[in-house]
Amino acid sequence: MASYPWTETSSVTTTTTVVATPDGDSDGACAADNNNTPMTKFITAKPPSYYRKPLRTVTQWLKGKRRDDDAEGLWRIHDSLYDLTEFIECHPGGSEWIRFTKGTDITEAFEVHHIGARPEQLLPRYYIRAARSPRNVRLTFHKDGFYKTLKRRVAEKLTTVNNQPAQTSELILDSLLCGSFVLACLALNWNSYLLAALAGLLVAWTMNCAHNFLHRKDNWRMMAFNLAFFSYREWRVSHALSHHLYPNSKLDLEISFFEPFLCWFPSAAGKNLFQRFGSWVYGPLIYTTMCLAEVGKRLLETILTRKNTFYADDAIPVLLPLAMWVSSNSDIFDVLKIWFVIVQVAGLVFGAIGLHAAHHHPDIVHSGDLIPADIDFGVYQLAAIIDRTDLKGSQFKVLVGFGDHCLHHLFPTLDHGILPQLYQVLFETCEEFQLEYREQHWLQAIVGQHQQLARIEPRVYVPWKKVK
Ligand code: HEM
Repeated sequence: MASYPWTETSSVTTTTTVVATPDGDSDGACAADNNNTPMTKFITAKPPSYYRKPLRTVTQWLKGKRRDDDAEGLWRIHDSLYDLTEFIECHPGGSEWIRFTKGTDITEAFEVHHIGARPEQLLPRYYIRAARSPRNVRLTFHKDGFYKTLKRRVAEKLTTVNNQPAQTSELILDSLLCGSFVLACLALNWNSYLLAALAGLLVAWTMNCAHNFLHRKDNWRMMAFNLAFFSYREWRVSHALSHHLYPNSKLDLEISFFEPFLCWFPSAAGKNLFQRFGSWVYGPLIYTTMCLAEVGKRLLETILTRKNTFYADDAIPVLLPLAMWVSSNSDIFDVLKIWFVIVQVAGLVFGAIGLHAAHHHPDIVHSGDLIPADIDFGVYQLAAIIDRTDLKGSQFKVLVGFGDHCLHHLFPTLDHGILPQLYQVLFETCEEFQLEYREQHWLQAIVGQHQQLARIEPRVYVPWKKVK
């Protein structure tokens, strides 16, 4: 069995450890468990700077990360600093990934977005010097740790996998995209709110499916994500770099965007009774406003900062009403009315699917819960995710429902169609490291998400399997 710092630990006295936690300390480090494993409440040494801002945007997040990571205006990977300025335009994954992250620690981003050896071989060309301070993020990538071991095995497995399902993913996205336009036009021509709602459903599925493509090198299909006012460019930061790399932590914009309306962190100070239980009722209203809130927030940011956050591809949402208008004799008011319904339903479906996909349940780690201080990146992902059993086995369901979530977090650049072929490697590696891979049904996910909204008691997460 591979050596792993915690595999020999069989249990942790949960309540005692939590009570012993010094609340309000800057880094959340606290008493060790009864086996002297140092535990922590947070995956970062410093509380994220951006968190103090009322308007939490991707610009603020990157600004805060620049300040907290202390990468001296360069790019940090592990304990080294690199100057990637000349590499920005040559990066095979697209220039924006590198441009956006200047001045930050890109260790997690670098590790998860590359499975082969080539990127690591290129690094020495851009090396400047060793970093002066320790990393702010505590997640580790030990050579023989869980994530690096799994990644080596996945790289090997990828040489023999069947790539045909990746083409099926493209076909599914293309069909959903066409279907959205056809249904939207029919809804207008027949003045049918039912068809408009169905078009909204297809728009949400199209966006979910387009998410499969935004994690990769630049490609046109990722732009389908912009169909209802979302932005693939913003999501590459808020989702790919923030949520994916630091799920359920204070660095996860997909949590902080929703505060103070929906609060998943287990903290009595962070939410009152109304937020804990009222959110069960008003939560769906929040999802419904998601699309328009997204564009509203960016407009507000542009006005307040006087810095434009819009690009040409932000005009993509207009294509849908334009097609509806061109295909009918309706006046513009009727077009806008049906379009509004489509966008609202798309927001509702997108939110309902996304927020129940895999991350919110009392058994899932959220910032404030106790985790081992020296936690491997992959182990942390297992802690922050419970996969959905009901989405397994259907490529369509996986694509529209954010299925196979754990493997997707571990290897986001791989097509969702390929992921099922990697389960054997994942299970074997989990077994070897005595780690628990968890699954639940949709009903447990829905109930669990609401329980998590109400939860205020921190818990202790033990990543290894219980030893009987
Ligand atoms: C913020 C950090 C980075 C991110 C988010 C990132 C993201 C990506 C993405 C999304 C791809 C395309 C993967 C695909 O479609 O399969 C890619 C490919 C690639 N990246 Fe990066 N990248 C980062 C930094 C770097 C750095 C620092 C290097 C090397 C100096 C590098 C070298 C490469 C190479 C060589 C490829 C081609 C595919 C491969 O050989 O693995 N990247 N990257």
